Amino acid sequence: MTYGIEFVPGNVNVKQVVNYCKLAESKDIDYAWITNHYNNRHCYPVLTAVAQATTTLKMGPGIMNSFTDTPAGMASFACTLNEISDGRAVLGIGPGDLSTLPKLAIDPVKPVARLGEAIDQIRALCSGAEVKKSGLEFFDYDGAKLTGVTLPGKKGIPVYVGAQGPKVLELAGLKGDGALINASNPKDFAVAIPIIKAACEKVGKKGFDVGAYTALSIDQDQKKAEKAAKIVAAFIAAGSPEALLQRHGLDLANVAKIKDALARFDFGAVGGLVTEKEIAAFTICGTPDVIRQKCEDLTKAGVTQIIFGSPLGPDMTNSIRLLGKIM
Ligand SMILES: C[C@H](OP(=O)(O)OC[C@@H](O)[C@@H](O)[C@@H](O)Cn1c2nc(=O)[nH]c(=O)c-2cc2ccc(O)cc21)C(=O)N[C@@H](CCC(=O)N[C@@H](CCC(=O)O)C(=O)O)C(=O)O
Repeated sequence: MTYGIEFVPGNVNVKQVVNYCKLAESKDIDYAWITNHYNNRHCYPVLTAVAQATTTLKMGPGIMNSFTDTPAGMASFACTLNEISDGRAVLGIGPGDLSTLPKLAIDPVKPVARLGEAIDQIRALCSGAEVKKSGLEFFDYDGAKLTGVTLPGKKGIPVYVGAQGPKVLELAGLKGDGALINASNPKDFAVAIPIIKAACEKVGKKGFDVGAYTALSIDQDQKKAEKAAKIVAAFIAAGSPEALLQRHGLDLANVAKIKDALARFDFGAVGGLVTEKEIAAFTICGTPDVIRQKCEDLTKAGVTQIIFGSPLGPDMTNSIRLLGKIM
């Protein structure tokens, strides 16, 4: 099992992310994933700062997308980060947040097909090839080639696909080295992993890294951990399709109330509406012993990398220290 940690450079600034990553590295956490949202600090400079302050931690966007950046831009960034970090760069890329992109006047047409082309072009550019026209729909480059950056060589840059839907999960198996699946509950991996496995078998792929991109809250006090997890569980529940809510046996009427309270920014009401069921469905939350058990359950479900995702807990430094003891 490998472990990762996620930071959202909106609620923490660059200096804090760097300090948390240094602490995570000292606790033998393997990967740092930095989220990418247009309204937050950009993940690229944050990752550069992390690379310059660490020596063993691998790091990358968790996740970028091919609507707000281009394959050439992502390839150039990934190779530059790889150069700065002496070979520790990874690249998390996904279909993009379909609810946010229209705010940027981007019509997220055919996100899956676009993502597939982007991954192919990124890999071709990172290999040093001159990428010629081949009749692609979105990124039909015409003689593009990376010439002014150190290329990663045979190893390439590991590409992790952020995926939840079945088509993107399949794409991850076909074209990715790993997946970052926004889920914390073994029930979701029981659905996702067979799709990925079938795709890997189709292309004869071995050693695929199944990442559980969890929402985690750890504290010595169970109640304090649950309190910190509630708002994240609420947002995930509110944004989840009905089928997913039913998979976890959630009360649809209660989730609708949570959604309304979030829309009114009535976070007090949200706290009263979120039950243990929403917390169990969408987060791993509790004392170190509880978290250890939840990680064992995810391992049994076939997960190979557990990413400790936001909020981490009421106190992030304390959380990282506690996580260092349970791995
Ligand atoms: C596109 C969408 O894929 P999805 O896997 O469900 O995507 C949901 C999220 O993963 C996506 O919004 C991510 O960008 C969210 N996300 C982040 N989003 C961000 O904006 N920033 C982040 O930092 C971020 C991190 C992150 C980490 C892990 C993770 O799993 C997701 C993360 C979907 O609807 N897929 C379906 C249907 C796709 C489909 O049919 N679409 C096309 C047709 C097919 C085609 O595209 O060619 C269409 O709409 O016309 C499917 O996979 O089956």
